[in-house]
Amino acid sequence: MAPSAVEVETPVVPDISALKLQALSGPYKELAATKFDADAEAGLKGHKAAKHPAYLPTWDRNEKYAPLEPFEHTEHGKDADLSFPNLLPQGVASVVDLTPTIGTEVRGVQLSTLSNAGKNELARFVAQRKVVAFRDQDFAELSIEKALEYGSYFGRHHIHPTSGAPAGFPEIHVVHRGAGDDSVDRYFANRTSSVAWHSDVSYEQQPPGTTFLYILDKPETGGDTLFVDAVEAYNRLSPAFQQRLHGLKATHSAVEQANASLSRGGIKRREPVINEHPIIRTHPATGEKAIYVNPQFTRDIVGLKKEESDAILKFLYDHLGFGGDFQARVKWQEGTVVVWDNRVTQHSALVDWKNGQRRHLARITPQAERPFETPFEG
Ligand SMILES: O=C(O)CCC(=O)C(=O)O
Ligand SMILES: [Fe+2]
Repeated sequence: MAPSAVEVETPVVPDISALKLQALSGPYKELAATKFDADAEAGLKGHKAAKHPAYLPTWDRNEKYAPLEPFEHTEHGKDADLSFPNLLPQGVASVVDLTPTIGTEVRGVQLSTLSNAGKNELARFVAQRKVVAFRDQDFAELSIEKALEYGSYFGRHHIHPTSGAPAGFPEIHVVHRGAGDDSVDRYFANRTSSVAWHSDVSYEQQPPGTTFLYILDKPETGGDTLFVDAVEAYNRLSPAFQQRLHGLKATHSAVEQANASLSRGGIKRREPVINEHPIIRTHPATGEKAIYVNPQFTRDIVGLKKEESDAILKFLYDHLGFGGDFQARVKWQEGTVVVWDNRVTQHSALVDWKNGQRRHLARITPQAERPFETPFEG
């Protein structure tokens, strides 16, 4: 199916004020200079300095990586104590569910101090609750090296093919927009909405699992992140339709994201890949089944004719996107770390804050197993 918005996984335009122009050359440099100089100018003049300058995004055109190799993923969520004594100690942790099936807010525990037993519980708790917002964390104050060391427990770090990264740390995916410029208004010049549901980099052979996103600087209000529970979305389908989806695979493509990046003067760190994944995947720790197609990266259902594939994918995207009764909305606060399980959720940023305010986040994206399915159970 033609993607609903092909350009990027996260609606982020390279911010040339932070981009290292000297790293660019030839027509690329000219494009960057002509296309983005006005933004750079505004960014420099119009806004307070970044709170976390070490995390400002850079795009190094010379950085190139070989195709990703398969690796053996260890699912730590399988080893967790299901009463979560290390992650959520009684009388210490405050745990509030945002909705019945998806989303929990936790206070009173510091993620950075968790033992390995606590990290196993974190992987499992997040798989069960789909997305968890941990408040008052010190994550953004750790060195980038420490944050990456922490994240590496959960899987091999993914290096994004196109997104901005802090200089020297391609494993960090940076979300940064709106520092004193008009990029929020500009975003809506040719769009009616910023909602762009996706599961991160689902085109990889081993897409991410337990994923961390932490706030560095936030607008006064707005810029919340939406999440949808792809397990509950599966459970809501009739047994007959569930059964029809089992056994089907869909293609997921990185090609459009890479092309869109190049066309706006961005980078391509790796050659884009296309992979096939089951439409219904099983979570390795919980055994839950989830719908695993998304409008950003899924292209077609293998073995079906185009109209058939388009109709089923459109139904599934609408089902996920309009399912307000299995979605959660996370409001960022200073110190919030949001952890989600990318295998059983989709999410969307919202670009709805007041023009000119900075929104700055960092993502740590450990890859997980190759998606697999288990038989329909009725
Ligand atoms: O900016 C956000 O709220 C989410 C961005 C996003 O899609 C991501 O970091 O994976
Ligand atoms: Fe994302």
